[in-house]
Order: sequence, then structure tokens, then C-alpha cells
Amino acid sequence: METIKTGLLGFGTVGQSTFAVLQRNQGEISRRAGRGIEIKRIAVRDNNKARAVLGETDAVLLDTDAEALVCDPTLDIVIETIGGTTIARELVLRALANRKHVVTANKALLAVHGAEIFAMAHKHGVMVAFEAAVAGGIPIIKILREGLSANRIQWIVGIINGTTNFILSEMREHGIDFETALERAQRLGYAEADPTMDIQGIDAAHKIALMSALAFGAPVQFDSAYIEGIKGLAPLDIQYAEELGYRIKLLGITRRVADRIELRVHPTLIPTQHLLANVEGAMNAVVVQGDTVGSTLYYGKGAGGEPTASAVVADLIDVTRLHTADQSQRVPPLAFQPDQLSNLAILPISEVRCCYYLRLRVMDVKGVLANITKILADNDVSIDALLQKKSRLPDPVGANETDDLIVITHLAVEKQINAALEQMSALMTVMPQITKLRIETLNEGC
Ligand SMILES: NC(=O)C1=CN([C@@H]2O[C@H](COP(=O)(O)OP(=O)(O)OC[C@H]3O[C@@H](n4cnc5c(N)ncnc54)[C@H](O)[C@@H]3O)[C@@H](O)[C@H]2O)C=CC1
Ligand SMILES: N[C@@H](CC=O)C(=O)O
Ligand code: NA
Repeated sequence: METIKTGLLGFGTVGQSTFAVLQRNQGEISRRAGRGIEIKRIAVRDNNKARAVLGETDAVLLDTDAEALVCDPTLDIVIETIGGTTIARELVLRALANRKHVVTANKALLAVHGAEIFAMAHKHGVMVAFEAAVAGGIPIIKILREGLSANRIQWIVGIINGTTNFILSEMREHGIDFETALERAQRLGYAEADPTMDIQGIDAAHKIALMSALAFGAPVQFDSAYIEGIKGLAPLDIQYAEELGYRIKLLGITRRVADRIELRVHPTLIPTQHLLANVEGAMNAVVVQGDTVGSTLYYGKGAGGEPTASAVVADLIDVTRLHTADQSQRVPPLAFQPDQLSNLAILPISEVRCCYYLRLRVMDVKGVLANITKILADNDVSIDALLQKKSRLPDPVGANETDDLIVITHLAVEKQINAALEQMSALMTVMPQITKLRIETLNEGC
């Protein structure tokens, strides 16, 4: 059978690795797909740079005309690896309108414009495949869409941003400062073109929003996600958390709660003995809890050229198989049939129930602890553990001796915690900036 012809948009980290994997493993790939898969055309921004990597070849048309690529009648599949939500959106919509399947690694694009893009694909009877967009090489989309399709999924918790996990690991294990760790992540090809997407938790939110839609059969609701990144995380809290038996990770969390969904990304304390706490560097891990299967864990490389290309090429093989076969075998992009999506809304963060880590800096005077425990009790918050130590922060001018007070709470509703924090902040004996972090024990309890 004739090979399937594809066009590649962008030739950066993911684009180059996709090209290399398709070449290197072409024998096995065509045996799996039922026919060969070829990149016949590449659209780039800088021809000379790309030519230097690609070398001289007549087999691939290399130019800067992305518009022409998505309209090229000889191509069956467009592979989008340029990133972003503007030009990529236009090109993907144009490719779909031209009845080309699209394989993309672009989570930002699908989290923001997924509804429009999936509708366009449906209208023209073509596929949008995006395994590479979530947790890089871990085949989590396939797991959610196919492997766990018998389950009523209850929650998903994941380390789904390699850059921030790499930074947290480097800071904790090697005492490296934030900026140096970020530079390393960029050099290794993990970070987004704009690394604030990683640092601020936005990239993780794109991914958890996509997984949430797949798990619960609702539209992608990235706009309603609660997002907090790692920039404000103090090394002191990383230390105290360790002393109390927790590690801090940037987690993406989505959970079914009655008729609503939790959708949030924030630094979270998890017990150090949990497998997730030991996921280091740019590795990703996702825990999916289904009613039938129970708890399942998926672990692997979430960023970097080759692991991401592994997912892009797997999608190319899937699309090739389905393109070649009867179209009735198509799998819906969000796992549920497009006319069967529910309108489950996102639960506001103030309504979320969690356990909390609170760090207060207090004057070392009589009654301070009693006041704080009373405020917590008045707000219906019970204490699980308490640690009081001489403050490790330098004393501000004129202050009495100060202590760091760490409180670990039992399950509480976030608005009760916030009310308690407001009352504590008003105490003369409590110094400004109380730190609040959420805890997930990854059991039923929290
Ligand atoms: N790097 C990684 O580890 C992963 C990246 N992704 C996603 O893959 C996509 C690509 O990421 P990277 O390869 O890391 O980025 P990159 O910045 O290395 O590559 C993007 C390439 O696209 C080119 N480009 C930009 N606009 C263009 C246009 N209009 N026409 C032609 N070329 C254009 C750029 O010049 C650049 O070479 C992004 O959506 C990213 O979120 C997904 C998973 C992992
Ligand atoms: N910037 C992302 C790349 C993969 O999605 C990350 O660090 O995880
Ligand atoms: Na994946």
C-alpha cells in the first residue's frame, strides 16, 4: 500500500525528534500502521537553521509557507509542533477544513480552543490526536479514552509539568537556586517557549483541563481552573514539609464532587512515602482512580524531544490505521460521544475540601498558641499536627523573638480556612504573610 503523506509544522525540539523517530523506526512503524508514514513537507520559520539540521534531501520540501502546507492536497495528516494559540489555531482549523487529520503536541491550543477544533474535526470527518499534549510520552490519553472506559472515574492527580518538577527536585536535592534550575530545564528542552507557562502552573492547568474533560465527559473548562504556580514557594516551607513527612509537588488535580468537578493546580504537600512524592526531575506521573479498577499509576518522561515524539508518532500510527479503515471505527476525541458531553460545572476553590499546611510567624509570648487554636476551632477547623520552632527567618527590626508555627489541619473547607487566616492575621502577635499550602494524602481522607 502507498505510504501515508504527512506535513510537519515547526521543526524545534518536538518537530525534529518526530522526524528522527519516524526515520529511525520506520520499519517497525510501517509494520504496526499497516503502511509507511512519511513526512513529505516541513514548514519552518527559519529555513537555514532547519536546513542545517535536516541536511540536503529531495525527499522533503522545506520552506516557510505553513499556509501552503495545510492546503497541500497531497498530504493526509498535518503534524502541528509550533505551539501557541494564535497561528497554530488558524493553521489547525485550516488543515481540518481541508479534511486533513491533525496530530498535535499543543495542550495550550486544545485547552483554550478545543471545543472549536474538535467541532471542526467532527464536521469534516477527520481526527485530532493529542497524546503528546498531556504528560509527554506517557500514553495517558489512550488510557483515559480507551483503557479505562469501563470506569466511572473519580479523580485524577498528577505531576504533569516536567519543568517545575525538575526545578523543585534540583532545589531540594542539590540546593540549586530557582533561576539556575530553570535555565537547566530550558537547556534540556523541557520548558515552554515562554517558561512562565510552566512556572505559573498554566501548562499543568492546560493538561489537567484536558484530562478532566476526558475523564468526566464534559467540555474542556480550562477557563474555570484554579491555578497557582511555584514561584512563591519558600525554601523554608519545603524544609518544614520534609520535617513533617511531606514533600511539596506541583499537582494537577481533578475530582468528581457530587454534580460538580474540582479542577486545580497548586503546590501540594504529599506524604513522602507516596510514590508520587518520589517522582523526580522532568519525570511525570499520573494517578487515576476509577470505581472499577481502583487506583492506577502511570509514570514516565513528560517532557523532552524523544519522549514527546514517542506520543506524536503513536498518534500518527493510530490515525493511519483508522484513516485506512472504515471511519465508523473512530474514537471520539474527548472519549465520550460529542453529543453526550455533560454540563458538570467546576467547583470554586473556596468550596474545595482539603487538609492544609499553615505556617505562621508569631511572637514568642504567652497565649499566642491558645488564640490561634481558638480561631481554628471557631471556624470548625481541627488540628492534626502542630510544630513550634524558633523562627529560621531573620528577625525584623524591633520585633520580639519570634517562632515559626506550623499547623497541619484535618479536612476543612477552603473558605473556613480563609476566614480563620483573616482572623489570625488581625492578631498583634501574628506577623504578616501566613503561608497556606494544600495537602493531598491521596487516600479517601484528604
Ligand atoms: N518540549 C517538550 O518537552 C514538549 C513540548 N510540547 C509542545 O510541543 C509544541 C512544540 O514545542 P517545542 O518543540 O518544545 O518548541 P520549540 O520552540 O522547540 O519548537 C517550535 C518551532 O516552531 C517554529 N515555529 C513557530 N511559529 C512557526 C510558524 N508560524 N511556522 C513554522 N514554524 C514555526 C519555531 O521556530 C520553532 O522552531 C508546543 O505546543 C509544546 O507545548 C508538548 C510536550 C512536550
Ligand atoms: N513544558 C512542558 C513540556 C511538556 O509538556 C513541561 O515542562 O512539562
Ligand atoms: Na501523553
